[in-house]
Amino acid sequence: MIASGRVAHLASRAQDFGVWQTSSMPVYAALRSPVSENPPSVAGAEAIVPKMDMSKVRERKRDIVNSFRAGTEARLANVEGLEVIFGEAHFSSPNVVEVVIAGSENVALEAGTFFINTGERPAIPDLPGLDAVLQSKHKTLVLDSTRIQELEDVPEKLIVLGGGYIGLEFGQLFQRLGSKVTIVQRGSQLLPREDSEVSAAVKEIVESEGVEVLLNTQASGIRTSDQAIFPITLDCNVQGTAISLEGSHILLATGRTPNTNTLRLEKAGIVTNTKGHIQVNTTLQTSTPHIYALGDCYGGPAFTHISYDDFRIIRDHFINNNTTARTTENRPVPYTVYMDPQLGHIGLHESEAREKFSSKKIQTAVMPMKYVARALETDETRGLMKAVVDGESGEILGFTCLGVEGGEVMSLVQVAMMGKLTYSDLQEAVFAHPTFAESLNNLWGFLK
Ligand SMILES: Cc1cc2nc3c(=O)[nH]c(=O)nc-3n(C[C@H](O)[C@H](O)[C@H](O)COP(=O)(O)OP(=O)(O)OC[C@H]3O[C@@H](n4cnc5c(N)ncnc54)[C@H](O)[C@@H]3O)c2cc1C
Ligand SMILES: NC(=O)c1ccc[n+]([C@@H]2O[C@H](COP(=O)([O-])OP(=O)(O)OC[C@H]3O[C@@H](n4cnc5c(N)ncnc54)[C@H](O)[C@@H]3O)[C@@H](O)[C@H]2O)c1
Repeated sequence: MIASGRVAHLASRAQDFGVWQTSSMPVYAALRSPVSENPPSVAGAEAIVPKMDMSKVRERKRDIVNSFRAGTEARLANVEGLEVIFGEAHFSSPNVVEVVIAGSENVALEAGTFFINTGERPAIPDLPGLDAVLQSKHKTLVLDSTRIQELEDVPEKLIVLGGGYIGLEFGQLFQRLGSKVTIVQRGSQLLPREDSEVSAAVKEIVESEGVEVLLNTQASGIRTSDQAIFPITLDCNVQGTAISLEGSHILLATGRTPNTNTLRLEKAGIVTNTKGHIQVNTTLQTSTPHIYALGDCYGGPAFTHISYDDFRIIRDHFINNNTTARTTENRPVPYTVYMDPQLGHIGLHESEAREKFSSKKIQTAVMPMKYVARALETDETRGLMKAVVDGESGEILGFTCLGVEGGEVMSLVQVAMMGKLTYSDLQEAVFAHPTFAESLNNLWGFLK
């Protein structure tokens, strides 16, 4: 949180400072780490299954996280007039924030403008028995996205509750590290926002590596036992049939909840929705005009680059004195799921395009990665590319790449969309051979 007037940047704990712990960077670093068990096989090379040393994986993750954090802290230390205070902040009135600092006296900060940027934390699902497990001697076997990154050993049998970004990224990673992973997803597909053929391809990829995926599966309770082979039992309901899954550990990956519950927002007259997300307008102003909210805490797309773009909105408003140019409306929301291979997406999904432009001729092109020369050469042909276009104007409305460096290929199409290139422009472009980009010549041959 930032209170300006006396410009102070508040973070609840030094180790939380910056976003690096809650980012897929550690996941991807580990997925592509030399210790991952399933590197793409290359003809002529013998598969080697390396011995896992979890402490080295964790050390590498910590090194990367620490180096990014230190860089950010050093940059802030050099900003004139900026003070960084590590403490837990809450409002005591619309113009005063009080900071509780461990081992020191509280500080009251009075300011004319405030920016709330407190993020989210893992949501605890409403699961019968969970409270008792969390109070039992087995509580350390219940993991979230932060705790799983600090494990000493690879879990033998990991149940992952939730088939979204976090469930998929950590599910695949730990399967590769040697766990036997089961993903329990209550919806009918993994990554519910994706088009169905993309989700199906994602499922096929993780299943091909040995991950068990249970769709349409509602967790109904959790319990522990000292008698069973594994201490955790998750009771589930699969379309009317009761099943029980045993695990050595369980990862809760059922979404995130905003860090707004301890901010005493009512003291500042700030309105939230039922989930606790702060209500803001398109320039991020809350119901109290001198207080703004940025990043995950207001419930927009929960990505680091969106949080950063929120900063640009504030910058333009306050520093560049341009209050109209940049808003949250109609900004692109690209993202990359750091499974391996990656899933990159920009723009509209097919269903969104058909709903938004119901009078337009919407066309789609779906091309398996096995048609991509570079994918064949690198021996990783799993996945697909999918584009959604306006069939009359040729405008590219959305694009997904599930394939090697899918995030980079997606970004290339994003730049084309920013420059208002049509799909025909990409079809006719001269790309270097043999790059992944070159496949953007051929994709459009699949348009229907
Ligand atoms: C495992 C995981 C992987 C992810 N991977 C990616 C990815 O690859 N790409 C991507 O774009 N996004 C990713 N995300 C999402 C991304 O981390 C968030 O969208 C982003 O961090 C949000 O930034 P933020 O500034 O809103 O909040 P945060 O980065 O969460 O920062 C909030 C800060 O506020 C502090 N704070 C909270 N309450 C208080 C208080 N009362 N007083 C003082 N300080 C307080 C916290 O300590 C923290 O430092 C991932 C998230 C997770 C959990
Ligand atoms: N690579 C990235 O950019 C990245 C990586 C990780 C997280 N994130 C961000 O963090 C957010 C949170 O990630 P997440 O994976 O926790 O949440 P999510 O909302 O993406 O996925 C949660 C999944 O859990 C399922 N679910 C919810 N309750 C359930 C239950 N009781 N039983 C079974 N399934 C249940 C939902 O259907 C959903 O598919 C993401 O939406 C994303 O914005 C981004």
